[in-house]
Amino acid sequence: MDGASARTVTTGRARDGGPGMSAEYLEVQGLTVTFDGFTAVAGVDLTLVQGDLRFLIGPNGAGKTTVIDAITGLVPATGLVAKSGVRLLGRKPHQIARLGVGRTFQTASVFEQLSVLQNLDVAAGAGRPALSLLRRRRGVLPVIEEALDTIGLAAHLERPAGTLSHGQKQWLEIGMLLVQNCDVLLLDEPVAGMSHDERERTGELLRAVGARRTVVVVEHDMDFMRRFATSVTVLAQGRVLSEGTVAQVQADPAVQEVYLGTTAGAARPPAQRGTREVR
Ligand SMILES: Nc1ncnc2c1ncn2[C@@H]1O[C@H](COP(=O)(O)OP(=O)(O)OP(=O)(O)O)[C@@H](O)[C@H]1O
Repeated sequence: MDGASARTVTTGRARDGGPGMSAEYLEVQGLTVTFDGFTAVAGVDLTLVQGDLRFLIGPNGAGKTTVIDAITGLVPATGLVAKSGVRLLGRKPHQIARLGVGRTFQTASVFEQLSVLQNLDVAAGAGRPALSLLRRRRGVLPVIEEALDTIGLAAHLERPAGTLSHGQKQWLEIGMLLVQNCDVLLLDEPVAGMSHDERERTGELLRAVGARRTVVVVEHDMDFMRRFATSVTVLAQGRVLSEGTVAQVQADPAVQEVYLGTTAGAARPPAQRGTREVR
């Protein structure tokens, strides 16, 4: 698939294995999540193709994290989620991970006492029997070497993960998804709390990782979104409010209204947590 078509936001229904459709894609149709009668995600549709660096934005409580939780099997959901035609809903989180759909959390969840290399080794062995994990591998697996280069931590492989900077921990987590052969990566606020330099490096990393995979980034940082998104989905109150390129969603009055409360003639509401401008 060329870069231009990879950047296209496909909102129609993909047919499994249909002509022109990438082998690696995630199709979400009518995704709905209810907590004790409260509908947090209400019929969300998403089509994600290989090479897409899709940002999922929206005010606090819009349902962004819950969409990721539902796709990765952490919360029960209805609707359809399929990766390359394989249905995911109803499967356990580890089964979904083995199908190549991985995620990170807002707080990095690396093993702090283990070295960078050990963290990657454990992740690479996620499908191996427990006993074989106890045996020390001879040498560094090629897949780990490649991941170390990609995430820029090759010089730190013996360092305990707990001593890494916040940004480096996030990169290690992304590396752990790479060595698990995830080709759909769902990242929850990966640059929160990072320095400007770390954000830039993370954006470049996501570009490199996303070139041959599908990456979804839940993010509040609008500068970061503008700089690196190839496409954007805006959620509000559990629904897709807008979708398109950065320019398209920025120009969408519905998006402006959600972020700014700018209905014609209406006073701007008091600042709310997470209602940041999309400009
Ligand atoms: N386990 C849960 N039980 C009950 N309600 C929940 C649960 N998880 C999320 N919610 C509610 O679902 C809604 C969507 O939450 P979610 O965390 O997905 O939003 P979000 O868009 O990711 O917000 P933020 O940007 O603040 O992280 C919120 O109203 C939240 O309070």
